[in-house]
Order: sequence, then C-alpha cells, then structure tokens
Amino acid sequence: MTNLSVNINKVATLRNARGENTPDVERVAVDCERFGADGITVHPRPDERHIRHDDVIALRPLVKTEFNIEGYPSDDFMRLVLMVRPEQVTLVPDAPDAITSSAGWDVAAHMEMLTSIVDRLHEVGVRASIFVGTDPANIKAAAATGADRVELYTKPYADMYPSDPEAAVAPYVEASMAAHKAGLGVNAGHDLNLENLKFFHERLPYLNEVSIGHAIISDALYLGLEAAIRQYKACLQ
Ligand SMILES: CC(=O)[C@@H](O)[C@H](O)COP(=O)(O)O
Ligand SMILES: NCC(=O)COP(=O)(O)O
Repeated sequence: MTNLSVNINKVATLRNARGENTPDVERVAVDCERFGADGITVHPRPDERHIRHDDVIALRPLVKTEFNIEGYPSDDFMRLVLMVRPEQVTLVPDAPDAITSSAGWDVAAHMEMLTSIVDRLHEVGVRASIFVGTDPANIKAAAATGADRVELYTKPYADMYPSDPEAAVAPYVEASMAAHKAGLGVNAGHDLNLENLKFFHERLPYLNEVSIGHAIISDALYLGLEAAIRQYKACLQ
C-alpha cells in the first residue's frame, strides 16, 4: 500500500494573502484526513510565507494519521521538530530563499551533518527521511546516515512523463530498488499530479508514500477537496 500525504502549504499561502484565518489550515488538515488522506505534510520555510511555526505546533494534536514535516535542518527547524515530534521529518537541502525544492541532497558531501541530525530525530522517536535524486550511490550513502527512508525528488519524472513515460520512470525504478536493497523505505514527491501519479505508482516497487500539495490543492478548486483527494487515492490502488 502506498500512502497519500497531503501537503497543505498552499492552503496557508491562500490564508496568508489576507492576514486572517480563511481558509483555516487546521480545519483543512482535519478534513483532508476525513476525506481519506493517510498523512499531512507541511514544509515550513524560514520566511514563513506559507506554513508558520505556530501552524506546525497547532497541527500536531489535530493530525491523527501521519504528520510529516519537511525542511532544511537549521537550528530553528530542529528546535521545532524536536518539540513537535511528528511521525516523520524529511530533510531537504533548500536554501532559505528557495522558491520551491529543486534538488535532493548530495549525501556524501553532508554525511557528518546528516548522520548527526538523523541521530537526534531517532533519539525522540521520529522517523527520518532524506530528500534525494535517483543516483543509487547517493541512496546508498543515505542509508549510511542511519535514515529510515528516502524521498525521491520527482520533478524530473513529472517533466519527462508527457513525452516519454517509460524513460521518465526508469531511473526511479532503479532508485527504489537500490533504496530497498539498502534497507530504506521509499517516499516520493514534487509535481506529482492526476496525470502522472497512476503510472508512477504502477511502475515503482516499494513505494511507501507520496506527498502531494500543489496539484491537489489546484485540482480542489475545480473538483472540491474531497473529490480531489479521492481521485488521488484512486491512482494509488
Ligand atoms: C520537498 C518538496 O518537494 C516539497 O516540500 C516542496 O518543496 C513543497 O514546497 P513549497 O510548497 O514551498 O513549494
Ligand atoms: N514532498 C513533496 C511535497 O510535499 C509536495 O510537493 P508538490 O506536490 O507541492 O510539488
């Protein structure tokens, strides 16, 4: 079974446009779970342009499925996640001013730092996932940090899927097998959508979780949130 974790960053983007509390991020998280989401993902960025630290704290007791917090492991980020203790933290190598995530870690180049961060997460019982591309050697290095999972950065897949789906998915199949062989679980995310998700899920062995935000929230404008989540879940059957 592959879990669907709904990323609600974009709900906070909309809320922040007016400085009040519409739409209500906490209510949306609870409703996503009611509509079938297996998890809630947030990616608090240093400028708090969408999810804020106080959202993360407020969401913790409300999320009854799996809470996944993504971000660069700065001191601020680590203080937050060690206090909130979500089910999973996904370490992402984004610069503070990144518009969105655009690459995975070069794990070997950050081995010492990532290993010590993974240790700190494990000390408080939090699953650690490392955001990576599809290079099998890099994935093997991720296993050497002691991490539990990798999250495969799927934008290259999403970009190539319309022209050549087989070539687009091939490196991800290899990456997933390398992760499994190294003892890692496999997550995936970035730019997955209703067009490309079903094929990705059919082809990828060992896919534990996808986290999807931008496309689900965009589709919800037309379909409604409940129908959007149900359609994404159907791609994972
Ligand atoms: C790691 C990842 O791929 C997502 O967290 C993505 O970066 C979403 O972040 P934004 O919603 O800020 O684009
Ligand atoms: N980890 C990926 C994620 O949470 C959502 O990415 P996107 O669907 O907003 O591109």
